[in-house]
Amino acid sequence: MSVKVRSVSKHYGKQKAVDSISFDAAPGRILGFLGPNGAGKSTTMKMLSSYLMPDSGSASICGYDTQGQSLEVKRLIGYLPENTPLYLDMYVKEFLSFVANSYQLSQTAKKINDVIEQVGLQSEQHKKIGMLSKGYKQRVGLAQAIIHDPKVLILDEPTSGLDPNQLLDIRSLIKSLGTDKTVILSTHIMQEVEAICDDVIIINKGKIVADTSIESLIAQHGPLSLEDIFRNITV
Ligand SMILES: Nc1ncnc2c1ncn2[C@@H]1O[C@H](COP(=O)(O)OP(=O)(O)OP(=O)(O)O)[C@@H](O)[C@H]1O
Repeated sequence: MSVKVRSVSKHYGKQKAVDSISFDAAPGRILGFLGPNGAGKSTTMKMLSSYLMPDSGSASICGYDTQGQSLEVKRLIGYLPENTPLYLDMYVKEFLSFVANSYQLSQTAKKINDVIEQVGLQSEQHKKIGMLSKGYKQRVGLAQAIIHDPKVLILDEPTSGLDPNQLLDIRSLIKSLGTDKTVILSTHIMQEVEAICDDVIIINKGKIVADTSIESLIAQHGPLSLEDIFRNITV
């Protein structure tokens, strides 16, 4: 298992955001992280990425502890936050070069060109990030998440804001990345879960209420659609 989470909890003041959750994620599988608004998905993803420390419990990425070994963790993961903090005044290539240098990558020019092609940014590559549409900004966010070829990808609503064509492109990119990496993605789109995820975790009010493969979730709930299963589990 490349991602191990054990009894992790997080409060913001009196607000309990994540309540003693435990789960694993394995390489070569795409894990869909679902839950209603405010369920604790982004908070969990921030903790997995070492951007936020749990109040209690532990999480590790490829054996490295997210609290004690955050530098190693940040090298091993690619993280696309919900609202990607991009430098709007930078040009696309300038920003990707900045990210590549922060990882001390070699052959940066080739890696930047490769990642621009992978996420479909060729037509926008000479623009300033601030001038890009929402969908293309999202692609820049994805590019910075994968440029260092991380073993684990944590994607917080990676397809939000994409038009239907872009959505299909990015889903197939995520699917192909998921063949050898561990991918954890959050989404509110059930079609997306059925299209690309192998496993699913449903979180509600900070607690895990389902942790299984897509096939067994559907098999357990008979003829219900994923939307109906989600509604039944999270009311
Ligand atoms: N920085 C913060 N300060 C205070 N409370 C916060 C903060 N961030 C999140 N919360 C609260 O923690 C809970 C979980 O939030 P979180 O963003 O993790 O949910 P989510 O499942 O990602 O929701 P969404 O689907 O709307 O993105 C919510 O009640 C939210 O209001």
